[in-house]
Amino acid sequence: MDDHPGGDEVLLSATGKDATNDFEDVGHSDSAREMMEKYYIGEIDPKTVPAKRTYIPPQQTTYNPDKTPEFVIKILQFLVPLLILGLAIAVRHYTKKE
Ligand code: HEM
Repeated sequence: MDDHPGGDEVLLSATGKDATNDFEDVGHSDSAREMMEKYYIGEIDPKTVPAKRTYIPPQQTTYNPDKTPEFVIKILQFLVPLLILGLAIAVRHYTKKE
C-alpha cells in the first residue's frame, strides 16, 4: 500500500468491493497493469457479493413536543426578532445622552 503511487487512501476506499471500475477510471499505465499481476489473488464469485443496500434517510420532523400550532411558531419566529430590535431601539433612545 505504501508503494502505490496513487496513495493508500484511494486503495482503502475501494476495499470490500469490485474495484475494477475504480482501477480503470484512473487510466493506469501498462506497467501498472503488469504490476497488478503480482498482486492478483483471483476472481470474485459475484454470487457472494452482498446486494447493495440503499440508504433511506429518516423522516425529518420539526421539534415540536407540545404540539403548538405551526402558524403560532411562524408568527413568533417573525415577531421575536422584531421585538428584540424594538427593545434595542427603545433602550438606545432612552439611554442616549443629550
Ligand atoms: C494492484 C492494483 C494496482 C496497482 C498495481 C496500481 C498501480 C499504480 C501505478 C503504477 C500508478 C502510477 C501511474 C501509472 O503508472 O499508471 C498508480 C496511480 C494511481 N492509482 Fe493505482 N494501482 C492499483 C490499484 C488502484 C485502485 C484500485 C485505485 C482506485 C481505487 C487506484 C488509483 C490510483 C490513482 C488515483 C493513481 C494516481 C493517478 C495520477 O495521479 O495520475 N489504483 N497506480
